[in-house]
Amino acid sequence: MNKVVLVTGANSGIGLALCERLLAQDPQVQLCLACRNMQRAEAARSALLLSHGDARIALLRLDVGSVRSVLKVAEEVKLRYNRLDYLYLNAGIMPNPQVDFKALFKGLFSRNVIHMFATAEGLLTQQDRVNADGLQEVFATNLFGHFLLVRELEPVLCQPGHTARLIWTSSSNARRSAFSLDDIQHRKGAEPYSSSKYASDLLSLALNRRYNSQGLFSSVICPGLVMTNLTYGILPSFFWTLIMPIMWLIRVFTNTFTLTPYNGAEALSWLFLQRPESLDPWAKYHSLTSGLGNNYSQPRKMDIDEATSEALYEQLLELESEVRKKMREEDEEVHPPGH
Ligand SMILES: NC(=O)C1=CN([C@@H]2O[C@H](COP(=O)(O)OP(=O)(O)OC[C@H]3O[C@@H](n4cnc5c(N)ncnc54)[C@H](OP(=O)(O)O)[C@@H]3O)[C@@H](O)[C@H]2O)C=CC1
Ligand SMILES: CC(C)=CCC[C@@H](C)[C@H]1CC[C@H]2C3=C(CC[C@]12C)[C@@]1(C)CCC(=O)[C@@H](C)[C@@H]1CC3
Repeated sequence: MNKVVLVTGANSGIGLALCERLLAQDPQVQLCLACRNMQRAEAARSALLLSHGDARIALLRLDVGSVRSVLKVAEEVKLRYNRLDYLYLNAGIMPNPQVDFKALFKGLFSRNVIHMFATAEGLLTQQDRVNADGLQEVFATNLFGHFLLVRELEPVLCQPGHTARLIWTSSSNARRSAFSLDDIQHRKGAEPYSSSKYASDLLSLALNRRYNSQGLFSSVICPGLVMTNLTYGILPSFFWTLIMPIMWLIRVFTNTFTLTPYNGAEALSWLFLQRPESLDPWAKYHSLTSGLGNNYSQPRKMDIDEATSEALYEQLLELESEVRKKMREEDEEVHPPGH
């Protein structure tokens, strides 16, 4: 049976590299690229068809940061497919990043230098904003939209006698200290990216608890440091050109500098081949690249706990019913009942 795979944020970077790798592993796979920018999505499909002429690749317009778009796309998926085997929750943003250069230079001469380069801990802040749904944009895009998508796609993911997979692109920048149950959207802090990625680690655990008995399994990966639109957006392009040789040099000393999207997609494509029952719900699967350029995946225990994960899940369910109510009210304003 051909596997049906939906990838969010598939038009560039790690998502696009994943699609290439999936087609190379299994040319029969049915890919569905769920993207916000359709021009880039078309370009991605053409690029994939160049190397895999017979591939089955569908496109869907999805702005995962918009509640309406998620609900609409989920309806479309349920119409098109009666079963979904893999849902890669990969789309992500880090808006207006600022590098703390003082911390960077201090870190360069400390014993923590490798850890700093692997996680960017203490190096990056971002400026978030409230989106049209009244949600924090980073939270809405990196976490909540994906949560809603999973909830909406439950009928095609959870089917008797069938296993399905959720695979989250998290990050080693996910940090407990950036996340708070009192502020899951990170309205007050300056590290929304780190908070949203930590929340995805917690959410994956909670999803496993709720859905494993229905044949749905969730895993989390970290792609390492990959040069993509997201990373290039952190500093001006001339800076990257200048430090690229240093980046390749650092790679000799740390296996987390995967650098290319192909390498970064290692854990995502490795998970595609694993039996879900063999995976550890407490582990984050890291894409790693050795100094000689060999790729491998490695599980590392996440700094998460069940109580926080369950409490987050409950809050997400509450928020879900609030946004659904708001959507219904908005719809009724446009089309009042009885008219
Ligand atoms: N690069 C790195 O070093 C690391 C990346 N990651 C994670 O990897 C994932 C992929 O990022 P990466 O490939 O690096 O960066 P890219 O910017 O290349 O890819 C991000 C993808 O997400 C899409 N996207 C962003 N916002 C939305 C939205 N609202 N709706 C739908 N799609 C959206 C983008 O589409 P569009 O073209 O419309 O912008 C793009 O396809 C992210 O979750 C990121 O956090 C994690 C750790 C390290
Ligand atoms: C090499 C020199 C001298 C400077 C580059 C410094 C930073 C710009 C760079 C160091 C660690 C990087 C990093 C990320 C972005 C760029 C850095 C801050 C990420 C935050 C990108 C997104 C992620 O999710 C993380 C896993 C990355 C961690 C490391």
